[in-house]
Formats: sequence, structure tokens, C-alpha cells
Amino acid sequence: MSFNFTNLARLLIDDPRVAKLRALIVDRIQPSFKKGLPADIIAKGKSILRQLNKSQQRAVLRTLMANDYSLLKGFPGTGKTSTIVALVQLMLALGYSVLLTSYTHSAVDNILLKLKSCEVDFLRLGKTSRIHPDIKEYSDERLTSVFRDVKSLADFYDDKLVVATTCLGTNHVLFSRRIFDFCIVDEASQVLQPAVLGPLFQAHRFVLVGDPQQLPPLIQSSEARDLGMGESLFARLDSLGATSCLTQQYRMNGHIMKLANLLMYDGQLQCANSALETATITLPNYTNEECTTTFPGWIKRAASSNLENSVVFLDTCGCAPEDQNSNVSAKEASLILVLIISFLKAGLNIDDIGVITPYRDQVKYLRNLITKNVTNGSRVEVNTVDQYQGRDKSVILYSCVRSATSKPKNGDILQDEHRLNVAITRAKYKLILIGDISTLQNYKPFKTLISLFMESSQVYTLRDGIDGFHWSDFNPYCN
Ligand SMILES: Nc1ncnc2c1ncn2[C@@H]1O[C@H](COP(=O)(O)OP(=O)(O)OP(=O)(O)O)[C@@H](O)[C@H]1O
Repeated sequence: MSFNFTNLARLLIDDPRVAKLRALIVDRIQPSFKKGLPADIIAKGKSILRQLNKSQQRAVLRTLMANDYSLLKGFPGTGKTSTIVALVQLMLALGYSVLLTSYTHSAVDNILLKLKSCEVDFLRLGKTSRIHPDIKEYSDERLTSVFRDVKSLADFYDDKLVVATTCLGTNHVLFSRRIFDFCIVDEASQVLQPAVLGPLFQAHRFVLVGDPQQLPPLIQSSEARDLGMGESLFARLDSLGATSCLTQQYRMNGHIMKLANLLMYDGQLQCANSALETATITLPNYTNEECTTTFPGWIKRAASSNLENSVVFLDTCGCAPEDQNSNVSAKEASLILVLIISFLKAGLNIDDIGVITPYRDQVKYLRNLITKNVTNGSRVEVNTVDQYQGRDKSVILYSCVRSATSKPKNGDILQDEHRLNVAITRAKYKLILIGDISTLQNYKPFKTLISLFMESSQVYTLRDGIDGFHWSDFNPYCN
């Protein structure tokens, strides 16, 4: 909190660089861009730019032409991370110093892992214990332990062209002596405005990377939310003049992408190639006798690798009533367990399965259930949407939990279309939602989504005695 207050106070300082920042972000003066590209950008960046698609190339070049700032909006799976990596390489080739930041440690390290594989040198600030094991060798705590005098320490901090840390990590002593040519902020649509100021004070130009349609800053206080605290600087500065947009995605097949387009992207999200459009999961044992004879009809349909079954809604039809005050659904959890066991039997790799649920209590319950009943079950990643941002799995199973409540609870997480958007866009080839449709239709984002499932006949009702489904089969897994 004191970091945020300090940043707000710094924004009032009487200094030309801070005055410019104030004009850009408080008065929202439009950013300006150089008219042409310096010839050396193309010459020096040819091999780097070749790895990018056209819109990524345009975004990178526009960032380099910015006099003040630019925004890079990347829909899910459109290669924001890959674009940032290319941008850093190009900035280095042009001799610029770069401050690379993000909201979370994992997002910072995600980029650094890729930079490391491209043999780019950098310095990672922050507690070594919070840093990814493969990045620890770049940690300043480790690297500076050998210095015995102030001069060598100062030289070391001054020399590194790429310095990386979280937004909150920009209170490090290094920042009292350095201003970078560029600052890149990843996950910028998730950062509180006062927190994002920290890195921005430390650079002449900045680029914010994010997607305001994914997770916004997390605000606990409803009063603060109502007063606008949830607006990120990315959302505040997003404009046609400032923003480059990445719309070609490399993650989801066409059916899953269609859901995201309906819910959030208004048809703008596109598959990067036709192979991706029709990609499905591979289940090598699905047609073996062990599966064909033991899988009841409802599992055969839900787990099928047919393209048209890429998105499936399993409607519990109000038969899984739960305590209205609880955020756990034992019945949905047992359905998920049975689906996981079936996918594994059909030959899916355990690391390709992900489970998402909006509620932490359900995460805990599911982890316990899966670890107890599946060999190596701890390898099935079960998490809330927030923990899944930035990553994907071939198959995503989503447990909605709420059931038997006729009216949506005020402020219920299920009303949050951004969270639902992130959840569905984690799936590459198969997405199974499990929930009670009559309850979920009371939540606006679900209502929109369910209409598409219905339109494509991908809602399967789970009723006792139909399609080999019996609730009693799940009793052993429900306490
Ligand atoms: N130009 C490209 N050509 C081929 N593959 C690409 C290209 N750009 C990105 N990819 C691939 O697309 C996938 C998604 O990229 P990345 O993780 O950078 O997306 P993202 O925008 O950060 O996703 P999210 O918003 O969900 O965090 C990766 O497997 C990456 O290798």
C-alpha cells in the first residue's frame, strides 16, 4: 500500500519527465509517433522480425516508433509473450536499455525463460525464493554476493541492458540511479494504476501489454470498485491512436474460439492457420475394447475427440443441489474425477488435462479427490481462473459449482464475464463445462454462452437412467 501512495506522491513532483508522464496519463494527451522507420531497424531486426506474423511485426515496429508510449493489446493465445521477446531482442540490437516488468513473478519469469533460450543476458531483481528455478542464476541477490566494494556493485547495476522485475519490485536501489530507454509492462490490464506508475517513472518511453477483456485488477472493496479503482491504466489509455492489436491466435481450435468470440471478442479473434481451426485431442485408446465396452454413452459423447464435440456442456439438471452457502459441489467434483479417469484410460497424457473452478473451496476439494483416486493425480492442475491466466491445456474441465439457487448472488464471481472468458480460452482442443443450466442462466455471461452450446446441440443433460448415467455410480466419490 505504501508503494502505491509513494507513487501517487511522486506523480506530483515538479520535474519535466514527471510532468510529461502526468500529461500523458492524467490529461490523456495522445501519444505521438515518429513518421518513418530508421533504416537500421529493418537491417538489424530482419532475423528477429521474421519469426513474427504481420500484425506482431506491425506492433513491434510501432512500439519502436513511439515518442511517448504505445499499447499492445493481445487477445488470448495471440503471442503477446512471443512479441515481447522479439521486442526486447530488437531493442537490444538497437542499443536501447530495457526495463521489463509484469504484475506477477510467474509472468516476468515466463518471458525471461524465453529470453534465456534466445541467449539474451538480463538481470532479475527480486527475492531469489520467488524466482523460477531456471532463472535463479540471473538473480541480483546471487550475482551481487561476490562484490566487496561499492564501485563494482554500482558498475554492475549500471551495465545491465535488460533488467526485469515485478511492478512492485521497482523500489530496488538500482532505480535511484537509472532511467531506461524503454519500459515494457506485461499483464498491464491487471495492474492497479498506482502500482504501474512505479516502473513508468524509470523510463523515457513505455509500452503496456495486455488484454482488458481478460482479468482486471483485483479490488476487494466494493466501494473502491464503484469509485473506479478497478480501471487499469491500460483500459484508461486504450485508444485507436495508441493501441496495436493482435487478433490471430495460436491456441484454440475453431469451436472453442467461436465461444470466446461470442462472449467477448465480437468475431475479431481468428485462428492463425487452418490446421489449428480443426485441431482435436488425440485419444489413442478411445476405440480399444477396454474403452468401448466400459464407457457409458454419456462419457463416450463427452470425451469424444470429434471436432464437433470440442465444446460440451454437461447439465446436472438441478440434480446436484448443494448447500446455498457453500462453494463446494461434491457431485460436480465426482463427475470431473470420472471424466479424468476416462480421458486417461483413452490415452490422454495427464499433463494435458486442466481443471478450473471459480471457487477456492472447490479447488481444494477437487485436488484432494483427484490425488486420492488417480495415480500421479497431483499432476492434474486444478486452479482458479486467476492462477491459469497466461497458460493453457489441451483439455479444460470447468466446474461451475452454483446450483439450486434461483437468483444470482450479488457480486458472485459467476457474474464476471472476464473470468469466464479467461477460463474458456485456456482450452486448446476440448472444453467441458459442468453445471446446472437452470441456475447458470440467471448469470448474464453464462446465458450468452449457453445459447451457443444449445445452438450447436452440445448440451448433454445428465438424467438418471439416460445414456448410461446414474448418480448412484458417483456415491463412492462423494462424502
Ligand atoms: N508468429 C507466431 N508463429 C507461430 N506461433 C506463434 C507465433 N506467435 C505466437 N505463437 C505461439 O502461440 C502460442 C501462444 O503464445 P503466447 O503464450 O505468447 O500467447 P499470449 O498472447 O501470451 O496468451 P495469453 O493472453 O493467453 O496469455 C505459443 O505457443 C506461441 O509459441
